[in-house]
Amino acid sequence: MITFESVSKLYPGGTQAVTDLDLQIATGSFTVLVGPSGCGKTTSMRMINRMVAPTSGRILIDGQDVADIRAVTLRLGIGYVLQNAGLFPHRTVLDNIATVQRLLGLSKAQARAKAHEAMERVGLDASLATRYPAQLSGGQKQRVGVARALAADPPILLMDEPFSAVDPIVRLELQQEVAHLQAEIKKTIVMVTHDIDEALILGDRIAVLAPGGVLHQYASPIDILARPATDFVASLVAKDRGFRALSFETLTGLGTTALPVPGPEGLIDMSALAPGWGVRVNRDSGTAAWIDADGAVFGPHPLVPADASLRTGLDAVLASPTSAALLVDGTGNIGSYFTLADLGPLLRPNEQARA
Ligand SMILES: Nc1ncnc2c1ncn2[C@@H]1O[C@H](COP(=O)(O)OP(=O)(O)OP(=O)(O)O)[C@@H](O)[C@H]1O
Repeated sequence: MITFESVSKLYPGGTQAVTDLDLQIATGSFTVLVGPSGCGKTTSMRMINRMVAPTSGRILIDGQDVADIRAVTLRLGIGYVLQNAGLFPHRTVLDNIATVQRLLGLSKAQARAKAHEAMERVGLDASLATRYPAQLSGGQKQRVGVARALAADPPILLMDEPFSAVDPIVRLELQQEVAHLQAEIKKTIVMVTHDIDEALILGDRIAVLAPGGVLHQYASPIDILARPATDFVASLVAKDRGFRALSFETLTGLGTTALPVPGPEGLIDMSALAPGWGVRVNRDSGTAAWIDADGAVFGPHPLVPADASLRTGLDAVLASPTSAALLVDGTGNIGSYFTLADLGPLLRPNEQARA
């Protein structure tokens, strides 16, 4: 548990960066500090590993005041991923990743062996081990940064805008990888971002900070979306709020229709849904192709798992030429479909929440 107790930071120039911050970050959780530029996110995070000292208040890790822990000892137990990866340009990828273990006293060979493991964990190809940072893409550099922070297996990981320097597609990939990684390794992660979408995707808990480092809300993504505590939080999440909330709702309670038995060559007659239309399932690729009365093929369209989000379900029917999508249940059985109309009852509670 990381605890902020009435923490404030007044910089010498007179900037009040953080004001009376109280925060309890549970062990193993993914907490995101979010807010506009200059609202004290980085300052708050850096007080955890003593890169910045509070003006007043305390930060405790498992009950121990960080001010009482030697800075070097403290930082060896806290991984830190920087915005631009912060790699040493003159060291190879492998040696960059091995840095912390070397500091911990491991031999070069032991440290490199650990570094190889960390590379594998973050999806970095072993062939990149001997490259230098300048020979990597932005996404690869960030992966090296994450691998380096994880290599020493620290219980806490701090990430400062780790994905901001990469393009949107790589960013999405990295976000998904970090989410998977966290599900596996269950570190206590504290991440800073100014991107509310990123915060909502990754965070178990989100701390929304306003200028002056004032905490406006500390809650789960769905609470932030559904019940913003202040106008400031509401304005931060306002755009597309109802649509975003769909990512957190499931298809539970969805009304479906049984699929007719497939005919010759696996063609399913869907004329009860749309006159003249049929659909064919490709189990290997998990997709379906729609076929109109003239034999024109539309697709492939993804099959929708029964435990998918409402947003996934909505995306699927909106992309379908018949406004219907096929459902796969937990046992892999593809026996039913649903339409935009079926989603209506699930969508309307959201409409009310938004009003
Ligand atoms: N070393 C420093 N000396 C003086 N003022 C500082 C220092 N570091 C940060 N500040 C100021 O403190 C405030 C909070 O900065 P901080 O970097 O914590 O915000 P942030 O929310 O992380 O911003 P950004 O998203 O732009 O990185 C800003 O007004 C900043 O200019």
